Amino acid sequence: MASAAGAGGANAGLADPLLASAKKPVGAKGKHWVAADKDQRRAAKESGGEDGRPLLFRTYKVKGTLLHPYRALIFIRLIAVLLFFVWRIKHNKSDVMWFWTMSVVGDVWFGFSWLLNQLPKFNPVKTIPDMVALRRQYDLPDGTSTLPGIDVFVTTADPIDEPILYTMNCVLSILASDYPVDRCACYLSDDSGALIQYEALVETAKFATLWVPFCRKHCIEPRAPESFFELEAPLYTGSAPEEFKNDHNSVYIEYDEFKERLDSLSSAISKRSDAYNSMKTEEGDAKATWMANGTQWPGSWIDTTEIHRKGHHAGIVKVYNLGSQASTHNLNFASTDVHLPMLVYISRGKNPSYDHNKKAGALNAQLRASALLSNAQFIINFDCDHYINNSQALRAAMCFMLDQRQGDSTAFVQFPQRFDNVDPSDRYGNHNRVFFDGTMLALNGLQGPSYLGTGCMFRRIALYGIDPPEWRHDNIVVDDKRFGSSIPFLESVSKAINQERSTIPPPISETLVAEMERVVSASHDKATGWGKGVGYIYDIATEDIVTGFRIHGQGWRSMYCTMERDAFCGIAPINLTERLHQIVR
Ligand SMILES: O=c1ccn([C@@H]2O[C@H](COP(=O)(O)OP(=O)(O)O[C@H]3O[C@H](CO)[C@@H](O)[C@H](O)[C@H]3O)[C@@H](O)[C@H]2O)c(=O)[nH]1
Ligand SMILES: [Mn+2]
Repeated sequence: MASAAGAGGANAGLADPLLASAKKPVGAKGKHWVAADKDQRRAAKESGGEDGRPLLFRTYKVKGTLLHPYRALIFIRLIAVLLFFVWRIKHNKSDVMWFWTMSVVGDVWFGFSWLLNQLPKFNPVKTIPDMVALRRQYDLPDGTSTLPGIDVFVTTADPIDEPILYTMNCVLSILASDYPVDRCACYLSDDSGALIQYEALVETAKFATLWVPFCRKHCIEPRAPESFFELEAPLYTGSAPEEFKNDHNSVYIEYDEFKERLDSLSSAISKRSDAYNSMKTEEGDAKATWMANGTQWPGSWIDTTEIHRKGHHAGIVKVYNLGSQASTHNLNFASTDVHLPMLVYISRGKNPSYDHNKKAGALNAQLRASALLSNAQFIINFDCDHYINNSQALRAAMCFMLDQRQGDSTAFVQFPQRFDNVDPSDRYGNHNRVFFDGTMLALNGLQGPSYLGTGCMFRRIALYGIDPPEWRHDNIVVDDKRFGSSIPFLESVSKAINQERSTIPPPISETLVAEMERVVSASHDKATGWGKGVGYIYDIATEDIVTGFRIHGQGWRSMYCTMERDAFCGIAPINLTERLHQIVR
């Protein structure tokens, strides 16, 4: 998963992962950027902060010596394009008129899309989070924090195509993230409904009781073990260097055992199920898949039946309140926080008579289920083949959401997608540099970047289709026609709008879990606003872009967050077929 580049990045980034408070412009390419918010900062300082909240990010724009010639170039090309059109229109004496018309239509289309492409490039803006200011404002001296809650969503659709090990690495990197544990919850959506995913998550929760305190104690990066252990010489920035080597070795051994346990899950489940089936079922009964506690798994079975297969099974929700797990490991965590965030397994109900709307459907199910439990004000979602590469990333996104300038009207904060398995020549263009480091920065100078599917933090109410504060009506109707028929869910929406949420989730009762399973059932969002005005948009191959457009259309803005040590990292398609498939879609 990781590469040597990760180690280099760590050297540069660990002590001050963002270089956020550095006086100099950021990064190697920094010499082309100049601070653009000097006046705002001066004004904020003089007035003691407009509303008591500090400025939490810095803004840079491209240096005039570079930007002005570029703008002039755009202008010259515009004139050339216009002259070309004049020439075209004048030379219309072709014998084949339909051919001439076709090429004019084509030219107009290309000219128009070129113009659309140029307009945002007039003013690229880089926004860099100021982590020091965030800590000063929200972390209290007694070690607690007043940061708002975040619900982290991971989606997976198949344990074979999307290897479980990577999905679990993603989960581990979330659990080990540097964010107050009582304000963070991780939801894994499993569209395969397979018991193996659930049991892998249970194993992961157990391994996390060692992995997470280890990460905290030694301040390591990245906090996805597969990538971390690939580093040849991790740079040390913790406060117990003498214990690091030993701890590292023990955790490495435990990680190997954890991987072996994941590998053996499949045969363990088969064996167990065979044993139960021979004991508890009559001749001719369907062969069920059994959980470790001796009950039948409600999801898809190894020997599938009509109502226990990938596309047809009941909704499943399992809540793991990890809290402070007594660590049974022999590492010294005396002065390390061993608390862990809440972990939830969700497999939404499936039924062949309803469309499941792929990833968008899975995310909307997570949105509803999480509303009943943690109802965090903010959501961030990851594809299962991505992981958190910089443990400060969740905090970084918060710098934009809580900033006094446009924080309240910021609906989402998008991070660039980075990949760590791309060959040096990037033959399939996975890095997409022009897009991630050009176009998106350029849009950042307007209403903000588009939503790109993974690594994007949302404001929950923006996803619900609520207008930004300046356009919002006082009496928003929260009805079942729009949001579905769950009363607790409707109540949670009103709470979210009024920003009343307790940091303590309700007690996990059977009624609560049953209601969560109801809101993720196959039919729950049918004939409602879900997928249209509410949640992630349905009926489109690129639900991400369209969801972003809908939110922008309501007047919300978005922000683009780049970090010196990349926030998130993913695994790119590295063969032509997969890559073409992705682009064509
Ligand atoms: O029925 C489904 C189908 C997909 N997924 C998940 O959706 C994610 C993305 O799906 P994938 O098939 O891997 O698409 P990619 O082409 O790799 O994804 C890119 O394109 C998507 C559509 O534009 C975006 O949503 C992604 O974030 C972006 O990385 C993965 O985590 C899947 O597990 C589900 O949960 N349920
Ligand atoms: Mn993918």
